[in-house]
Amino acid sequence: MQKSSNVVWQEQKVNRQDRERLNGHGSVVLWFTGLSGSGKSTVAHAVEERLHGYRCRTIVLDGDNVRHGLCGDLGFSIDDRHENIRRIGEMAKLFLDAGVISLTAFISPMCSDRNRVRELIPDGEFLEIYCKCPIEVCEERDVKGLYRRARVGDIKEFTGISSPYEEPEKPELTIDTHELSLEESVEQVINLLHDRGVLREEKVSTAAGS
Ligand SMILES: Nc1ncnc2c1ncn2[C@@H]1O[C@H](COP(=O)(O)OS(=O)(=O)O)[C@@H](OP(=O)(O)O)[C@H]1O
Ligand SMILES: Nc1ncnc2c1ncn2[C@@H]1O[C@H](COP(=O)(O)OP(=O)(O)O)[C@@H](O)[C@H]1O
Repeated sequence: MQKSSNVVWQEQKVNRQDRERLNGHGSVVLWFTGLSGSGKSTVAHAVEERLHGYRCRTIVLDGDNVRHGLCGDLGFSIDDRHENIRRIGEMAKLFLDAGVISLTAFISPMCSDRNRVRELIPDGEFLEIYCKCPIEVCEERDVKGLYRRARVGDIKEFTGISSPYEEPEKPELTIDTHELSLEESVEQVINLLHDRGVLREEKVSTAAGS
């Protein structure tokens, strides 16, 4: 994997702690996973909006968008998905160092790929959030019409139909998007951030009062 030689790690003058102090909040990776149509993007963007209201520095990395640029050379074979998630993991790590709360919305169907990202990130700072939703419901939602196209064979290797999805074994949070409203789903994520000490009480009360 490491092809470049003669490279030496450059130490930083400003480190992650300095950046977090400036931001007034800790950084963390919120890793949303789930079937297409399970609600990853909807919840991630709604959480980002809430966090923005709390004056937090955030970024949403979304599968569809990243595949227009950084990962535009990748398809949907298991190998390409593996490389996709590896790149996103490295990117999430950079944002963590930048003191930013990153929210990633990728199907990331394989446990091994998600666990590899978890291992890249310091303990407790990779929070896996499973958007749980029966495939029948995702298919009924068919937000982009892709399930219909996959059923007629127009799209190959479609997650849940002709390509596997492995449920997380021990996610930090499971959001049942079939049972919960969007607001309830967002609340669960915000509570998780409080529980993990990423959001401090005074930050929230300031934001609520402003
Ligand atoms: N074959 C196939 N399988 C699954 N999804 C497909 C496929 N082809 C295109 N799309 C669209 O690409 C989005 C998933 O990209 P990801 O980068 O999240 O996939 S992965 O994590 O590498 O598995 C996914 O976005 P979401 O619906 O938001 O999940 C789809 O819109
Ligand atoms: N609790 C919920 N959380 C998220 N999305 C929900 C919820 N309930 C219904 N939905 C709907 O489900 C769809 C999810 O689509 P999307 O966010 O694009 O999924 P994904 O990013 O996983 O492909 C949206 O149309 C959204 O309005």
